[in-house]
Amino acid sequence: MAAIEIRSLRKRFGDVTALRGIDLTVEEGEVFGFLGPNGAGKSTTIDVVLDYLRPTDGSVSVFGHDAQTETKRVHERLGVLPDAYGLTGHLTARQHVQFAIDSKDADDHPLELLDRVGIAEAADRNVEGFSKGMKQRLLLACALAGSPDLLILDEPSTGLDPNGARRMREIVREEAERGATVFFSSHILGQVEAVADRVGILADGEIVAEDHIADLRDAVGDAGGTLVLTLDRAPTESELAAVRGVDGVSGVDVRENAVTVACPAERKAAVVDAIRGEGAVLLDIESRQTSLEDLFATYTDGAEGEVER
Ligand SMILES: Nc1ncnc2c1ncn2[C@@H]1O[C@H](COP(=O)(O)OP(=O)(O)OP(=O)(O)O)[C@@H](O)[C@H]1O
Repeated sequence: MAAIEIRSLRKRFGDVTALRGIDLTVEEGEVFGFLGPNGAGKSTTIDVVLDYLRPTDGSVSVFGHDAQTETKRVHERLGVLPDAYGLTGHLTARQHVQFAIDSKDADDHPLELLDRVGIAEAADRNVEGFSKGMKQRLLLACALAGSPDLLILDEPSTGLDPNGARRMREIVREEAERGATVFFSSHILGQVEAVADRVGILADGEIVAEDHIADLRDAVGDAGGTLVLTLDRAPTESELAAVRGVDGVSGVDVRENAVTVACPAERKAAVVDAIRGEGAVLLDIESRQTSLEDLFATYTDGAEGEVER
């Protein structure tokens, strides 16, 4: 059974159409990265899944339960890190986590959850003095209470320092390993690439891509990326001719001692052999893949800002 099934989901806010009939399936047990530029409709989608917002049209189910009519059953299985803080300044971190534990009828220890997110030493401080990153860590600890079957994390890396962001990724993987499904939105592409099994890309209220990252790479016609070879001197014509002659090479660019070659991944070794065969001495070999950032730009076509109409 799918963890989340979204069908023909539309959402209008007055004359603004935030979602234009999206379909999306998140399978049980996967880590799904939900990507899109500002204003694409990520938070709106999440808010409909959580029944914080009602759709204009379409349906959402979570583990087979309708998100609008079986909200309680859905929420019993969820851990949520919202995009806006729902913290109360005069309560301590421990009290917040205890509240989350109680609301799930769970028996976790607050300190253990706070330790997991790296703020155990601040357990008894009021959250009004917390930094942005500490609040984000606390919200994650609350989301983890009761070992939910589905974690929904809206922009989880907001405000986190590099260590916090790494911890967040580790926790996502740990949760997936115990069998949880993780659905998280982000525009920090490196975060998504490092941790997601599949991604969905939303632009202007429409899903423009939904796939494994490797398959998205293939789909934009770049199965291999590029190879940058650094020689001990500028390449000779015969060396360049040998590289151009390798099957699959689609482009060769020379900048002083560096030769950049566009070719499929499985032809990279042949390119290295070819240039060495002509007597070149290689000081460095760098293999680059299309990054998720490149893919994102391809699919969203630089889309930015508010949805019109
Ligand atoms: N309550 C609302 N009233 C009117 N328009 C809204 C409302 N909530 C969202 N929108 C509009 O819907 C569109 C999608 O917004 P949403 O917050 O879902 O995008 P997002 O992908 O989460 O963006 P971001 O990455 O900036 O958080 C935007 O055009 C936004 O202005």
